[in-house]
This record gives sequence, C-alpha cells and structure tokens, in this order.
Amino acid sequence: MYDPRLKTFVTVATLKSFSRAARILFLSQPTVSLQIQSLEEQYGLPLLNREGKEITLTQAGELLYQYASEIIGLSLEAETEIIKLTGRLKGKLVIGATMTIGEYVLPKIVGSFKQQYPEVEILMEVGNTERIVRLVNQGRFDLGIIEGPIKNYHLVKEKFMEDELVLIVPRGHPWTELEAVHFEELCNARLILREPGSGTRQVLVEALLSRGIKLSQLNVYMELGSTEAIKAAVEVNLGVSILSKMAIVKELRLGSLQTVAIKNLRIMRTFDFIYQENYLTGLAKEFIEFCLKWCSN
Ligand SMILES: O=S([O-])[O-]
Repeated sequence: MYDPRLKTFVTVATLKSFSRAARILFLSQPTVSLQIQSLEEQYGLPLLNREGKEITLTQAGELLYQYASEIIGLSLEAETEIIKLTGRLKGKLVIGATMTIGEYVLPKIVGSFKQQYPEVEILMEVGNTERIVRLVNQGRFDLGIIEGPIKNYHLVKEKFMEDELVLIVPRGHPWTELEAVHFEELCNARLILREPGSGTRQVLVEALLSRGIKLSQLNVYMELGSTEAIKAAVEVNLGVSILSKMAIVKELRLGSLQTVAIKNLRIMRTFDFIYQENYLTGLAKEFIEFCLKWCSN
C-alpha cells in the first residue's frame, strides 16, 4: 500500500485544482491542502506553483509526479497479481460507459461477470463520449468504455470491439426498396442525430469529412440525447438516422426499423476501453479481460 498523500498529490497535479481533487477523492479541501503541505515539508521544497490562474508543478513536483505515478501503478499491479493468486475477485468497480455500450452491450457482460464474481460490486454510469472521457481523466471512474474519438486528453486507449454505424429508416420506407441510397438523397432527408459530444455523432462527422462533406450540408431535423428517443422518432417516421448496429437488434427483429446501405459509404468504428496511465486497478484489468473473452466467444 502506498502513501495516500501521493494519490492526492497526483490528483491535484492532474486536475490542476485543489477543489476538484478534493471532490474526486472524497476529501475536504483543507485535508487536500494539508497533505500537499506535509509532502512539501517532508521534501523541504515546494511541489506546486500556486501563483497565477493555474496550478503548475515545480521541478521537484515534476520529479515526484513521475515517481508517484509509478508507485501507484506498481501498487495496482501488485493488487492484480494477488487477485490472480487467490482467484477470488472482490471489491468495487466503477465504470463509465457511453450510451450504445452501456445500454446494449454491457448489460449481458456485466450479468455474466457478476455471476462468476458475485463479490464484485459494479457501479456503472452512462453518458456520452465527451463526458465519460472527462470523468475518466478526473479519476471518477476506474474504467471508461467509449464509442468515439478522444480529444485533448492523455489517456490509455485499448480496443474492445468493432462496431458499425448504419442508416435506419421506418418500416415500409421507400428506401427499403433500394439496394443502396445515394448520398445526395440522404442530404435531403430529415436526419435525426445524437447531440454534440456523443461519439456516434463525432464518428459520423469524421466519416463525412473524409468524403469532403460537412454536417451543415445535411438536413439535420432533430438532435436527441438518447438512442431510444431517436429510434422512437424514426419508428413514427419523423426522419431517418444513423446509429450503431448494436442498438437496433430488437427493432430489426420486430421489423419496426430497417437498415439501408449508403452508396460507397460504410462507417466502421471501434469501442474502446480508456483509463489513466498507471491507474488501472486489478479489478478493472480483470473486467477488461473478461469483456474481451466474452466477445471472442
Ligand atoms: O454515447 S455516445 O455516442 O458517445
């Protein structure tokens, strides 16, 4: 077990804020300040520059940051090895998952993980990619699982599985007669999209950009922050949408939604695990392995 002041120091340095670190660590702000102060007294040098708007690391702080991150990482590694030795997983795992993953992929996996490891408590929060990435970076989750690109954050990303975004239309829509719809037709159709910040939307935007098309050239009729709401809107013919194949399995089976190919455009993406470097807990590591095995079966 490492000195808990190191975790506090690394959290303050990462978030550049005492108050945010206090919130994440469930400590009061005076406790966070006292812990940093006692480290500074121990080393006899200031670790943080507090002048100006942002907290930055001093030279001693930079050094300690590197060592502290390694110490914490090694401690988590030791935890993983000991878990393997005992073969008994227990504890709490806090996951942040994006919508498609949290609502359509993880429930089954979490269910069988719980069956195998009943002593593990799993807490899962669902949000869009932007939110999950931000909260993983703040240390709020042990593990994030996302469906869009990471922007402006230094986090470890590991591939979970492949996914495809598909064009969905309501039952009986004239496009279902076509082999594939031309892009020009799609540009004129009423499109129902996920909100900005969602991976689903970002992946679509990037796929369009790679073909020289801007989102503004499409007729975006509605933006909804929920996959279920989008499916319901398409079912009642308010427009068409582009969603993950994983999210429409039930509707395809029931026939309430249908997919249509887009000529010369296939939108593939990956779902990815994300976590802070050196901060992967033993439980999170086991969960990643479990998910990968589950998918390969
Ligand atoms: O929930 S998403 O699409 O980031």
